Amino acid sequence: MSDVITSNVSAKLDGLRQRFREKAVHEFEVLCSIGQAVASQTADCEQLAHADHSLHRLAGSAGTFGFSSLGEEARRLELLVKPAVDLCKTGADSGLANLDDEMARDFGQRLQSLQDFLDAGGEPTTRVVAKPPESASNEPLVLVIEPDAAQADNLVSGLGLYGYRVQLVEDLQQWQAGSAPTPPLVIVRDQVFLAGGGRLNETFADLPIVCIGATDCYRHRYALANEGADAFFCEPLNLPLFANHLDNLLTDRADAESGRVLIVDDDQELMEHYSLVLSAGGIRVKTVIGDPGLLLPALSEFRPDILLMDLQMEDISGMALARMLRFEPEWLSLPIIYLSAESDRERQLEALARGGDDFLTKPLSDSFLLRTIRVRCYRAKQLNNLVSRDSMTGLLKHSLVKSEAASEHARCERMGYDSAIAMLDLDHFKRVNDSHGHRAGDVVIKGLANLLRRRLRKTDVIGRYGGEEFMVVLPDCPMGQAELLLNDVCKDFSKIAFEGKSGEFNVSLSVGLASLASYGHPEEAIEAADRALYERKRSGRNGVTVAFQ
Ligand SMILES: Nc1nc2c(ncn2[C@@H]2O[C@H](COP(=O)(O)OP(=O)(O)OP(=O)(O)O)[C@@H](O)[C@H]2O)c(=O)[nH]1
Repeated sequence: MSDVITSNVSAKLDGLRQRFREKAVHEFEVLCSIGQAVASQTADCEQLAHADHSLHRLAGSAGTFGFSSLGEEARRLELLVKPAVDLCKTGADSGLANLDDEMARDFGQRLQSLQDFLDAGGEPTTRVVAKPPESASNEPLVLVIEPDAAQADNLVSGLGLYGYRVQLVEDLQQWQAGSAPTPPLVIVRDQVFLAGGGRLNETFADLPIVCIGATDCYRHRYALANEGADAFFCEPLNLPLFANHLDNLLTDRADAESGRVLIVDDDQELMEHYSLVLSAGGIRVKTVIGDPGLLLPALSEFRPDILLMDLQMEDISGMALARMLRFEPEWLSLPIIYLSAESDRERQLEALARGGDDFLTKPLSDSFLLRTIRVRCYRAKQLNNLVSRDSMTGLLKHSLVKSEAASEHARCERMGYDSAIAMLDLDHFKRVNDSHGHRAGDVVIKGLANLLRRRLRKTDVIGRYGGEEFMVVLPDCPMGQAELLLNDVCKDFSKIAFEGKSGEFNVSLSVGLASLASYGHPEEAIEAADRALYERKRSGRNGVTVAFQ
């Protein structure tokens, strides 16, 4: 990964810093006149409240734009004026009664001097770590480091069946000589890994490294783990289990690097800054500014992993918004993180007691923001997966895949395109269990789930409908194209060799396919796909039958 974000994002961040500067200059003119009034003991409650609000915002935002000293001074002045503002709230004519002459003069002069901090220039901004561009393909590129040509051929063809593209090299030097993109996962012969003495870890920092080898004992496994390997598989490889493990490693990594965040703030520049930084780091971001009435529709449409919300936005309280969201059962478990310049632990705790889950105190560095949000999104996804995903396959559960089918049906009507819906069922699966054992049967089910994940697009929906039955929804996909694709899936699946009690075996797959747009109701399309599946089973299994209306 690179430590430099793209020049395009960098230029946009510089533009935001410039906008912050310009706004701050305007703000200082107002603060300067309030400073004069404070120094001469003539400031009223309205002016003090304005100064408090303004200083609070500067304290929270200046650091983000590279003016930490300005932010720190604003924070100190905010703490000085706060008691006076609180006194005003009790109805006192002027909160200045709380400041003695000398303090008032000092406070007034310091307000007038804020511009000096801006003129000092600020510190150079640090830039976040960018995420390498994602491959449009759903077939991950796996780097295999294998000096033995015959073993290498076996791996390439075996992994190819599961939809992995393999880049093969004999040793690390050969890879470094090439100019290929960095793969998301490395498979390496154990002896090559150990001989490299940690060089692989340095070269592929953060990437999962999976070792394969013929020796299996405690000392060997310990040595591999000690050098930083993430997994070890002993030969002969059980390919379905191996592919399943690779898939889990990749899904875990993808979960850790992606996420969806909805940001609610009233500071345009700050929000744009966060949004740019998070997007550059691979997080998908949506923002809501100005009208909090847009929050609920934005949540329903965007379905974020976490909500990042300012604690106080003009006259809108983030705490009240959080409580309001919790009225809806749908948003009860949505993690809400307050983003605030509030450093008082008591007030933070009060906010957490009112519907929030955590606090990020402004200002915060770009890399801290990105790292925290990544970890938070990852945790939120893991919890969400527990609820919505089938634990054996990681695919959507029955009710969720059905509701996705219904949403896609509605989209077909809105957008005027056709989408495919298919029911998939393993053939003679009872026999598989009876002959090879239930555990081998489970490996077959996971094998199909992995193959589907690899072969279908990221936008396709895959669910485990029942025991050995699956449902897939292929958005914006004409019937002919869907039939070709699913026929390929059937062919590849039937070639996979599984291992059971009675030796190697293959399993075939039957598919019933229907067009979502051709039916008035999603349930009718599901029934049609089901009938087509039944027809396929009757007429010989192992392939695809398209439903006729
Ligand atoms: N190993 C394993 N077996 C399962 C699981 N869920 C369902 N099954 C088995 O899948 C088998 C399905 O059998 P049937 O519905 O008779 O169908 P089939 O033998 O696949 O025959 P056809 O569908 O007609 O080709 C049953 O024996 C179930 O016990 C699971 O999670 N793991």
